[in-house]
Amino acid sequence: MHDRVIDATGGTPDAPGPSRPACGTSGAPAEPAAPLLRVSLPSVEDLGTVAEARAAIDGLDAALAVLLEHRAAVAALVQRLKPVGGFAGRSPDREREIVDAMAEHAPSLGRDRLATIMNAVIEAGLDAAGR
Ligand SMILES: O=C(O)C(=O)C[C@]1(C(=O)O)C=C[C@@H](O)C=C1
Repeated sequence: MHDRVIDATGGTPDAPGPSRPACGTSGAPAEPAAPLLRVSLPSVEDLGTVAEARAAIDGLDAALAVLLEHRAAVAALVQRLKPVGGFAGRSPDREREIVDAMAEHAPSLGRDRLATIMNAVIEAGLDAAGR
């Protein structure tokens, strides 16, 4: 279970990844270019009761909801920018790349379960973008 600072873009807090460019003046703490989502990742070993575990799930789900909402907005933008957007412009190759990259962060879920989850996420985003 994760219990440290993780930069899922591939960088570290000291060496930001490509989608989190450093900014600010040298010597001062770097200001992020965009808002950051902070989420507590409690260790499973530290959760002893159903109430504690459910509180942890509630925190994780709140973060997931924020991420899903933001992802849907960015995916909607892609639909407007692509020559053919929406369900008609679906790209199985791109979707495979997404799942492959995510599978590295979720070894216990595994690629097939992630593919099912991401298919639902992508379809929900396309559906919302079409309204
Ligand atoms: O990357 C794209 O081309 C998109 O349209 C975005 C997106 C996604 O939600 O990630 C949606 C549909 C495509 O099948 C692939 C990916």
